[in-house]
Amino acid sequence: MKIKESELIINPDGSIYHVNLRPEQIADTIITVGDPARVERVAAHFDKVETKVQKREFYTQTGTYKGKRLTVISTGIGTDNIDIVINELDALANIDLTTREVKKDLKSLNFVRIGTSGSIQKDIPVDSFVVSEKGLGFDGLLYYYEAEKVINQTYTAAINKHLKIQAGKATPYMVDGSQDLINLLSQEDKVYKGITGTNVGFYGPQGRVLRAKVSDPDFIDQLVTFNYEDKKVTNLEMETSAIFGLSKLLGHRAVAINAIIANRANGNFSENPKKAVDNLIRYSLNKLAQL
Ligand SMILES: O=P(O)(O)O[C@H]1O[C@H](CO)[C@@H](O)[C@H]1O
Ligand SMILES: O=c1cc[nH]c(=O)[nH]1
Repeated sequence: MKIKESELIINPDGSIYHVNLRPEQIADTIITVGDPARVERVAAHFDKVETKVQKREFYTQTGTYKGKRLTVISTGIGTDNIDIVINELDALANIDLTTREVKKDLKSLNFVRIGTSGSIQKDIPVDSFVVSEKGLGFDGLLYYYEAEKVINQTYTAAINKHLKIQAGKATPYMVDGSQDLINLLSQEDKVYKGITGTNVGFYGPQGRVLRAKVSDPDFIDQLVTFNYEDKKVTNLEMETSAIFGLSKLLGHRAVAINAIIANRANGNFSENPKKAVDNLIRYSLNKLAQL
């Protein structure tokens, strides 16, 4: 069935609407970062770069690292941007943009988020790395899709039993990351693993109070004490749950690895977040070269 022009929007140069890329410009393994400046810092390690495209907050470079073809794209902040990036990259891989029809043979991409995050557990210090085994979404994005099957219903029930979510807020959901990618990125002892909370904001939604008071001052404490099958909520950021959810829904694999730049339990912030992120980039690229 032909997808209408209003739904699948193609630019005059044959690229897809927001990310401005053509199908041949993306690799099968795609690194997502929030900050467009981080794209340069990832691609600086590439052996060669074949594509550089920017539109809005979506900056992409495709090249090779140790011979492995990789794409790195910035998503900007938040799960609303993830909806755009994952859907458009999936369309580049799995929809024929000329006939506007879904291809018969579908491709499975690897999505790897290399991000920054705040730890909520005392024993996960700043400058460490956390691999997300599950994304805990406070964003509600996934409820706009037929996503019951990709949601981890057992963990979702457990977290909703544990938290006291007020009426009017989206029901939290959990989605698993891809086990083979989790294993690849967490081979070393220095890497922590856990459940990553994805919040709809940096301040109130993550329990930060500057001047505006929050509606549930107890929220972070509730998250800290969640423990199910020995798994805890380790860290908070703003994209992982949607990346995991949409990837799973569309048949892709996904993982997230974050540099911890803030420790909310101890109240401290990394003295050198740039160095922490650069270490994370180097570590992650070397693991991805093995894929
Ligand atoms: O550093 P990035 O990848 O943007 O990730 C984190 O930083 C931003 C907030 O400062 C949010 O996007 C959050 O997820
Ligand atoms: O605490 C933090 C740090 C980085 N990014 C977030 O979303 N939260």
